[in-house]
Amino acid sequence: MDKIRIRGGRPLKGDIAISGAKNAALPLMAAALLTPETVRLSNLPHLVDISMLANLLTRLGAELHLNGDCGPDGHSGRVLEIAAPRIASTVAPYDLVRKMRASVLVLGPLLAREGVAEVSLPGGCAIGTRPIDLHLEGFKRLGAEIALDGGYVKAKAPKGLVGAEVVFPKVSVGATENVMMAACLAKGDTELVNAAREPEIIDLAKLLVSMGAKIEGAGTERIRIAGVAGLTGAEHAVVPDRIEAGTYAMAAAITDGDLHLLGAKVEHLPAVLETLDKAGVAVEETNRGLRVRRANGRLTGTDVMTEAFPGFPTDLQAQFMALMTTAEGAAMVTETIFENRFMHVPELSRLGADIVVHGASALVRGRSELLGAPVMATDLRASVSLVLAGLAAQGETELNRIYHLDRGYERLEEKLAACGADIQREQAD
Ligand SMILES: CC(=O)N[C@H]1[C@@H](OP(=O)(O)OP(=O)(O)OC[C@H]2O[C@@H](n3ccc(=O)[nH]c3=O)[C@H](O)[C@@H]2O)O[C@H](CO)[C@@H](O)[C@@H]1O
Ligand SMILES: C=C(OP(=O)(O)O)C(=O)O
Repeated sequence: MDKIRIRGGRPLKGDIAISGAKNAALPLMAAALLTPETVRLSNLPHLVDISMLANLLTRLGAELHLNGDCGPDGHSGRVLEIAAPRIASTVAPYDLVRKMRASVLVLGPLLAREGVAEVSLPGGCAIGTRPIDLHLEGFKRLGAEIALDGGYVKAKAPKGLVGAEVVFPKVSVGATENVMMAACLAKGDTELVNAAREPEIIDLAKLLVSMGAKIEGAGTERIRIAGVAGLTGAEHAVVPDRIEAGTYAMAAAITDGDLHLLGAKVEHLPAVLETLDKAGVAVEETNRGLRVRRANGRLTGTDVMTEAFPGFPTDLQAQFMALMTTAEGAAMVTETIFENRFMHVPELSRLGADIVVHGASALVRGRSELLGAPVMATDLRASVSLVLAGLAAQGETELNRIYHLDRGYERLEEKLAACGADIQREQAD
């Protein structure tokens, strides 16, 4: 298996172009199943998760054409055209769904367009059990009949979906996206209450509106959708990845460097920028993105609690914890979204971090002298938190199981090395 080797202790300086967001691109791709016409997505990141969803869409009968690759400015110029003039299969099989939870996002579009869908239950994963009950309850409110059989969700709406009020008992990004997509082709009006407000929801609503959907309120906790009879093709550029931007902001801070994050947006990172400010990290908005460096040379231990947007994202919790291991003073990091998202703690400890976990909170006693060591991680953000710690650590860090990184970070080593990191990927024989 491939490895990444990092020799830490070098401040990162320079520009990093932020790629299109994985978590926006995946639902945008699924939305292409709602129309027989072509959907053209630009600024698509080059990631394993994107290829996996592309495989699933192909299996369902879509034709995909990928054009372009990295442009001269280091920006991804990838454009994906997806055309599904007809749906060849309404079954999303276990072998494709289990590798990537976002595959469940084909359920809403298939159900809305074909009146029937079978999608394997994705199962648990390293960060938690991650049920899909909120998605299913939402479809039921729109009139779908749902059965669980042989590990599959079997959903049908032979007479079509009918608009309704859907009140989510808990905020869910995926359930909001799935039900919003389905409601676009339902008869009549739908209102989603307690909807997720993440920038990726707004991005999906923008594409759907360019396809002819009638949606108001995306980005607020109430989304109103007036169903239409059909949707058309459209073109859309994937929104920049706020989690990638937040990760590199922390890379600048942990290495005492100075990075300009091209394309990063202040409005996507409200709680993150507030927390970084308290921790002693200066973030300046420029006409090209965000410039990040320490405000006065040192970092201060700062508490954080993960929350749905606009709160501090769970997808940046591991990276912030890595940052706090090198700060002055203690930081309490509380995870409220996923029940098992501290797998990076024992690995950060192998690098010398002082962290104690009590239930959903981790107490980080900062100012640890991090020393390189072999480490590995079991999920995407945990893996990148070890890269950050490795960049700050003295000596060599060897990161194993790096396939997680390829799910969510486009050209990670290349982007970091261009800013002065000593980082290499070693291909397995
Ligand atoms: C592809 C994608 O966009 N992934 C993101 C998405 O995941 P995802 O959409 O899976 O996350 P959700 O927002 O749905 O999950 C939030 C919480 O709700 C729970 N829940 C969710 C659905 C459901 O039917 N029942 C239920 O109980 C989950 O277990 C979790 O505790 O949002 C998460 C929270 O910001 C991010 O960490 C993921 O990176
Ligand atoms: C948890 C994540 O992704 P997914 O929902 O695709 O597992 C993530 O992006 O950190």
